[in-house]
Amino acid sequence: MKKVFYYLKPYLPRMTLGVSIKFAGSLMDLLLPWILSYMIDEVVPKRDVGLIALWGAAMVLASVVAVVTNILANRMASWVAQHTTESLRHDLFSKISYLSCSQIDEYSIPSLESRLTSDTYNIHQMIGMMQRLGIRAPILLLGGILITLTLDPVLTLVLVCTLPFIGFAVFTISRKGIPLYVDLQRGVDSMVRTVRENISGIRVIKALSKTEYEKERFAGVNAEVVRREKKAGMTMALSNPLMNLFLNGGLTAVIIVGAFRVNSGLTQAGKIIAFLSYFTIILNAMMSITRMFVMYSRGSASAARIAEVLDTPIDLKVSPAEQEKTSYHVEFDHVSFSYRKKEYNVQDISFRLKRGETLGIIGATGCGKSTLMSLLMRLYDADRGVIQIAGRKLDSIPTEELHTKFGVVFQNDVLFADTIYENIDFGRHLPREEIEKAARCAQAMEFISSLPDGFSHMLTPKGTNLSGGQKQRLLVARALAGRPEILILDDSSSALDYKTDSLLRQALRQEYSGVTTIIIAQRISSILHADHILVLEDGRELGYGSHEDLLKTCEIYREISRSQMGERGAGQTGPGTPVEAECCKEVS
Ligand SMILES: Nc1ncnc2c1ncn2[C@@H]1O[C@H](COP(=O)(O)OP(=O)(O)OP(=O)(O)O)[C@@H](O)[C@H]1O
Repeated sequence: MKKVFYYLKPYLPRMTLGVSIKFAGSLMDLLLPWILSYMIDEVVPKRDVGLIALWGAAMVLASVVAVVTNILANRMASWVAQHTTESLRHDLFSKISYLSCSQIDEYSIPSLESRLTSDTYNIHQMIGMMQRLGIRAPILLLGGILITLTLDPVLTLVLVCTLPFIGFAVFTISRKGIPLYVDLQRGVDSMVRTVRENISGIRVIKALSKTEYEKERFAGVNAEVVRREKKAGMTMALSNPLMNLFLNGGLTAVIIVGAFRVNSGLTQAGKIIAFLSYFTIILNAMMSITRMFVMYSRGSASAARIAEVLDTPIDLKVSPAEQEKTSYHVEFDHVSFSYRKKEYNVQDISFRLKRGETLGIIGATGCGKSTLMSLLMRLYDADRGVIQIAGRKLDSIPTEELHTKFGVVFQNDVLFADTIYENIDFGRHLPREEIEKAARCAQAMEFISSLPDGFSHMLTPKGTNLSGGQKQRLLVARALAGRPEILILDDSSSALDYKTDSLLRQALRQEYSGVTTIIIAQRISSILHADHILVLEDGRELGYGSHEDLLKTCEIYREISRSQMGERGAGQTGPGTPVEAECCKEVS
């Protein structure tokens, strides 16, 4: 909660003003039954029309003031709640964007999402409610009891006797109900996750005729949410009827005892009527206080979840170090890394690339190719070994500087619902010539020019109105447009035909010759001409060298080569199949 108070601080003056207005409004609400009782018992018997009109006007005035101040205070409360939550959400979002990948893995993306959405929403509700009821409810409760005491202490005793029953009922129900609501929230999270998976995977679900299976899966989580909702609802549904029972019981007791007291001349009818109003006010105040407790416990649980993220220390620290003199641009020196700090996912990897050289990485699925690139971009810190860029250890390069060095196309990278131009520019305000050059080199120009609105063509979210190959070309263009020092293409030519793939590599060599390039590929033809090729298996280096070297020294590489390019591919540099022969001609 400390964190929430910190974010409330700038709005304290407005909050204080709002709460003071609320205070005045609540006093007016308390005053009304008292004026009514005074009128009935003291003013009406005098039969003075002028006096009756005067007190009537006072009642109208008090009602108007109560309504206006309440509206005003509620609006101020919601303004404060909105702005506090806005800055909290803003800071939480920027903190999440600075978390390292291992910290994100630890929290999990759905959990971070719900902290950013439902948890901040709970804080919003809590701050709003605390301002609306935090002062009003106690004033109505205590003020109501005090006024009734001055009106008739015996009747107040009847009223006060019912309060512990009400308090006990509300407390017990809430104590049972709150955990059920927390449980319900978890169920909703899981339902949202299923819906998200479903919507984003709608094409594959349709293509594989999995619609019925997914419908059943959704029905399962949906039914679970309904079950939890029912359980929570059934428990909380006891609350209002029980309240009414106690309220009506209390009112009956007040009327019976009051009738006896009026008959014996110990009290007056107006006071009984006022009592009935105060009784309802006090009871409502009790219920509001309970609701506040429920909201407070939800809000404080959410505040703790948000504070946990906000207080997470930055784990990828920058420690300045001397730059080593070296002729290499990218160096991996005996690098090992494990995601879960158990078994290594990559082990003892070493290679060196000069500026402008190309490294191809090949290996089976899950052998650690992308992991090596994550380490190079310092998305994770290596557990052992050293990675250097131009003689500087990665942890000595400030993150903002480090990330400007890379142009990268990840697997399943995304395009946004914006124009083609903006998708390539990516908010970097690059010169138009750079964007066009990158699009040309990425072999995207042909299809862009065939569109009626060219670069201004709007993409749908995730670029679903483009083909797989067109998307990959735009992603490569985006990676190139920033003129990176190091270009990483992680399986980014899988949707390109052989010819386009070879034209892309040719253009890269001609137009971006100084860029050190790392190509992760499943196709030998994509890395055939790389200066170095790293063959990986289970996170370990199986071979390293040029295509020709590896054909001689690495059995696995020879096998992959033979299976993809035929006998000729395994025995010589030239391609095996006619298509590959064609593409190799172009790139040679
Ligand atoms: N965030 C992560 N948390 C835990 N384990 C991970 C994570 N990312 C990858 N792994 C594991 O690390 C290993 C290497 O994964 P990596 O993505 O580097 O493989 P890859 O060679 O790029 O595979 P592919 O060719 O399928 O893309 C795999 O066993 C994978 O399950």
